[in-house]
Amino acid sequence: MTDILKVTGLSKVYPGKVATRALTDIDLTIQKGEFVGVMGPSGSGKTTLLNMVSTIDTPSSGTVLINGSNPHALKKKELALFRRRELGFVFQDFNLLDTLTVAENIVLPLTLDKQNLRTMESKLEKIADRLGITEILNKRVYEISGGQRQRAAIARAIIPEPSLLLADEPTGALDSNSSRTVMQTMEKLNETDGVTMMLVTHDAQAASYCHRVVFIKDGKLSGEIRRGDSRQAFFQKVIDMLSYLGGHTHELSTVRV
Ligand SMILES: Nc1ncnc2c1ncn2[C@@H]1O[C@H](COP(=O)(O)OP(=O)(O)OP(=O)(O)O)[C@@H](O)[C@H]1O
Repeated sequence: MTDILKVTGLSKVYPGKVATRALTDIDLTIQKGEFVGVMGPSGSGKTTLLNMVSTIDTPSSGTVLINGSNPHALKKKELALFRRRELGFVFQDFNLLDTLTVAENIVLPLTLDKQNLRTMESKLEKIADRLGITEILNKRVYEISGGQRQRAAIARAIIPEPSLLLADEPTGALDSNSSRTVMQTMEKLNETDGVTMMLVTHDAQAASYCHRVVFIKDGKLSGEIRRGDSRQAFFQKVIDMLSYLGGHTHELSTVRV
């Protein structure tokens, strides 16, 4: 088994008048082909962990290895290239360029990498088919729905074939039907193409598509649950774990499977 992500003894203290200890001694390994969710109450340290893994911010101690390399040891220029090659990002608010077409948005990372037109077109065709967005490739972003935008954003994130796809609340801005479509798409990408994924979410329904979910509370790992055959049963386990850990009820997704 190849470790795509290996986080060891990771801690983060935000300095300030009163220093905030946001993460304490986190160990987390994600293997190739895994789909892992990260959940926890508000302020528990999820975003901090994601920021350390995505190299947006640096750890106070501990290490992050992505595909065997420590991105935090790289120089600025190497780091930019490393992020482009190894990591894909999906955000709550899509981060697409409104004035471009869906196709133009998706191939943007390849354009930056100066790939030739034929390669770009064949990759685009394959990925659009996977994500069910072939029909809307020539539309502009403002002409399509939220769910379609998020699928376009996922396509853009995975077209360079990153080692790890990092998704930060990808269903946060979507209604329940679009959320379901987006999560089914992610599940299919994981199963069919073996895309390795880490999903940070408050949404128990979204988390129920993962193979396993790790929980953070007060900056520490406080448990992990694995999905069996039934997603419905896993959804319930996720809800139970969240209520056990505490937090505000509005953070729990009470709806639908
Ligand atoms: N830049 C920062 N400077 C100082 N403290 C911070 C900073 N970012 C986060 N924190 C603190 O670190 C802790 C963890 O925050 P973090 O944003 O990682 O939590 P979270 O689990 O992502 O929360 P949410 O679910 O609300 O997004 C909190 O106490 C927060 O106030």
